Formats: sequence, structure tokens, C-alpha cells
Amino acid sequence: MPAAGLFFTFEGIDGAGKSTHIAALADAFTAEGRVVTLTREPGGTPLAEKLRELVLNDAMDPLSEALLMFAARRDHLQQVIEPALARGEVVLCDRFTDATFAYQGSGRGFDLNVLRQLENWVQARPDSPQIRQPDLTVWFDLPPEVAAQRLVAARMPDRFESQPQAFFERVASGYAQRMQASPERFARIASDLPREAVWQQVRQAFEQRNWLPPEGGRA
Ligand SMILES: Nc1ncnc2c1ncn2[C@@H]1O[C@H](COP(=O)(O)OP(=O)(O)O)[C@@H](O)[C@H]1O
Ligand SMILES: Cc1cn([C@H]2C[C@H](O)[C@@H](COP(=O)(O)OP(=O)(O)O)O2)c(=O)[nH]c1=O
Repeated sequence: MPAAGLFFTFEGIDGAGKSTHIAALADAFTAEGRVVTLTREPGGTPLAEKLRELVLNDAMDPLSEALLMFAARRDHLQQVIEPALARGEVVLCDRFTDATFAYQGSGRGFDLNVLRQLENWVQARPDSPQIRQPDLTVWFDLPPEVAAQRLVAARMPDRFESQPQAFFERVASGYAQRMQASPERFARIASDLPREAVWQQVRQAFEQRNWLPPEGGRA
């Protein structure tokens, strides 16, 4: 029987360390013989990448911002994520809907009920009464002041990364709320630690759920 598709998302405030560990996880699944689709939001398709450019660089009101995030997501789900899952692949997605709740909802203060409605529409599936949700969401939880220090050294800020620390405090609390609402879907990673210690937590989250074998445990 072909392997079932698996959908994993990675979340956290900007600079929390997602990119650093997604690549290592892709290698770990590839080593297990799985085909990995590595993708990101907003983006992941030609249309969604165009929307990403707009939403990361042009000023707009919070509803426009939320609608563009979900428009990009709809295209990404239909063109990339659902087909890859149907082929039995492992989809690793840098950010997904929890980011919209955290950034547009808690960060910008946009109505969470509207976001829930959009989530239900955009993630609806023709073959299931349940909406598409990640099998696991890895949340890199890092104090905003530490993330800011890491980013100063790393790269030029975009529209979100140039927000004040109070914005990221709200975003972080938005992630905490999403985890509280669906604890079984989340693995919280204490990210204010050296890279190797963060990686061990990430790896264990997948080993505990039998998606990866114990490291070094294979003949
Ligand atoms: N555990 C860590 N300790 C110190 N610096 C880190 C750690 N993890 C990542 N970094 C650095 O912090 C910056 C942001 O990491 P990155 O993986 O790009 O975050 P994100 O993708 O969540 O925005 C990068 O310069 C990265 O090298
Ligand atoms: C997916 C998503 C991202 N964002 C924001 C968070 C990030 O600041 C930005 C881009 O995310 P990201 O790809 O993580 O940026 P980078 O590669 O520079 O780390 O978009 C939202 O505000 N809402 C969303 O729904």
C-alpha cells in the first residue's frame, strides 16, 4: 500500500528558527525514502508568490491582508498541497493558517470569527466533511526580544518584520491561543536554546508520533 500523505506546518514569530530546521526535517524524511514537498506561505505557486510580493510590501487594510493570505492559500492548497498529499508525499509548509490567526487576528486585531469562516471555506475538501488541517504544527516559541536580536544580524526586515516588539507579543499570544484550541495538533518547541537542542525537540516530536524512527535506531 502506498504511504499516506502527511501535512506538516511550521509556525512562530519572524526569526524564531523555522527555516533552520525545516531543511533538516526534509533530509530526515528523504532518508526514510519519502518524497518531500517543501513549500511556504504566503506563496508556493506562481499566483500565490505574486500575492506574497504584494502583501509583504504594499500597505493595505487588515481585511485586504487577510483576504490575500487566504486567496494565496486556496491556490496553494489546490495546486500543490492536495495533489502532493494525494500522491502520498510529505508536505512541509513554512507557515499556514495559524499564521493568519496570529498575525492578522491577534497581531492586527482583525475579527477572529471572520478568519474562522475563511478557514472553513478555503480549507474545505470535496471528499470529506472535515476541513484540511495539518497532521502536526510545529510551533517555534521564542521570546520576541530574542527573535529581534537574531534578525538584526540576519536580514532586511519586510512589512511584518519591521513591526514593534508589542506586535510580536500579540502574535505569540495568538499562536498560544491556537495551540490551546487544538492541543493535539501542535508540538511546542522551546526555541530559546542552541540549534542542536532545538533540533532534538523537533526530531522527537516526529519520533513520538511514529513519523520518524529513533535517530540512530536503524540497522
Ligand atoms: N537556536 C538558534 N540559536 C541562535 N540563532 C539561531 C538559532 N536558530 C536559528 N538562528 C538564527 O536566527 C536567524 C533566524 O532564523 P530562521 O531560521 O531564519 O528563522 P525563521 O525562519 O523562523 O524566520 C538566522 O540567522 C538563524 O541562523
Ligand atoms: C502565512 C502568513 C504569513 N504572514 C507573515 C508572517 C511573516 O512576517 C511573513 C512572511 O513569512 P515567512 O515566509 O516566514 O518570511 P521569511 O521567509 O522572511 O521568514 O508573512 C502573515 O502575516 N499571515 C499569514 O497568513
